[in-house]
Amino acid sequence: MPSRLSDAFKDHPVYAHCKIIDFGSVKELPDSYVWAARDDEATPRIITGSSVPVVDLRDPNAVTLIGLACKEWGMFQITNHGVPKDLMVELERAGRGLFSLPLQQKMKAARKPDGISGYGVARISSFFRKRMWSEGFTIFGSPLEHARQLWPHDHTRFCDVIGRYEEEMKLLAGKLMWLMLGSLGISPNSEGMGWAGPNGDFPGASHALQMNSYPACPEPDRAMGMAAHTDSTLLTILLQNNTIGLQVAKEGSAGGWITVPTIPGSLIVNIGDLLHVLTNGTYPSVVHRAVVNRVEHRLSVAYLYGPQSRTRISPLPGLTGGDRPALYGAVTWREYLGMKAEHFDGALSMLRLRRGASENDNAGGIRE
Ligand SMILES: O=C(O)CCC(=O)C(=O)O
Ligand SMILES: [Fe+2]
Repeated sequence: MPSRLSDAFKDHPVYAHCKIIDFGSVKELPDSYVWAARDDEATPRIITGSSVPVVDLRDPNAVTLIGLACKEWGMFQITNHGVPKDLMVELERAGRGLFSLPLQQKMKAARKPDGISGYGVARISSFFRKRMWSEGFTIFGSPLEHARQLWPHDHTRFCDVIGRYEEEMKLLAGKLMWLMLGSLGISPNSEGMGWAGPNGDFPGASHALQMNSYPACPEPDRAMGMAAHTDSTLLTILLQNNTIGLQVAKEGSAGGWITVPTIPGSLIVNIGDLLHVLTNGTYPSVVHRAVVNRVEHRLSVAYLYGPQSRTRISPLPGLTGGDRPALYGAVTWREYLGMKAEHFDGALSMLRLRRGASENDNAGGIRE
């Protein structure tokens, strides 16, 4: 695992004001966790009756369905994806075991302020005045060192599950890349896809695993699990336990937040900013957030997939030209993570070659 990806965070530490509390001991929502209005002005409503598409990967029309979902939603759920059910259950159990440790124990594996791996608040926390009702554990490279600190006598099972899950995810992510790109007529032989390697299996692709825990919350309607953001990835594959919480922003006249339902055994796929750039905006990276509830402890595990650290991502020649010039400049994942860590949701518009109206230019501000 090239360590340079983590260098992107060295200049942008997550500050001490983002310390984690012992959620189990809190009976009333502290002021610092109260979001004045959980909904922001741009997409204030919760919409029902429409939801992110579900695609059965064994469906002969999967490529077409995925293409439509990517264009319209930037997100879809998949079934029959080939990841063993048992492994998903084991991963959830491993996450539950980790987050149920006492806070002092979890803090032994705390992420350093300028680090990438370990236990701590969501990285985006430093862009918001209010705190989020969540805790996370990020795995980049081997989890061994942190796992030893968490479970001095019994860390092998955790590391084994993580290793097996990452193997499955790597295969699935490569397959999804070609299903998504295939729908746009892009194949391993297409110009600009040399970085996918001679076998099209994306050798050296980088990834991280982000485990998120959202404890039951005394006042869920005034709290926020994870604030609205887009992922900095090519794509993200999310496993959620049987508790809803993920919401996706839908634009247009029927705009608002849509809750993504739970389907046992399914996985959620969302477009990240780098795939947005690669497809010249044809597949938009999707704004999403996570809300919390009063009764259930929600867990999610995001597999964050990106290119090799040296690969420069830019709009594919096959998707540009004529009346659709390249809209974005070239960027490596490491460079983009640095831009995102500094400018948050202004990062994508900073990459834009011709500033249009579709991205907001509100770079780097502090939010509610
Ligand atoms: O927990 C969720 O549903 C969302 C997590 C997420 O968006 C992330 O880890 O980037
Ligand atoms: Fe996300």
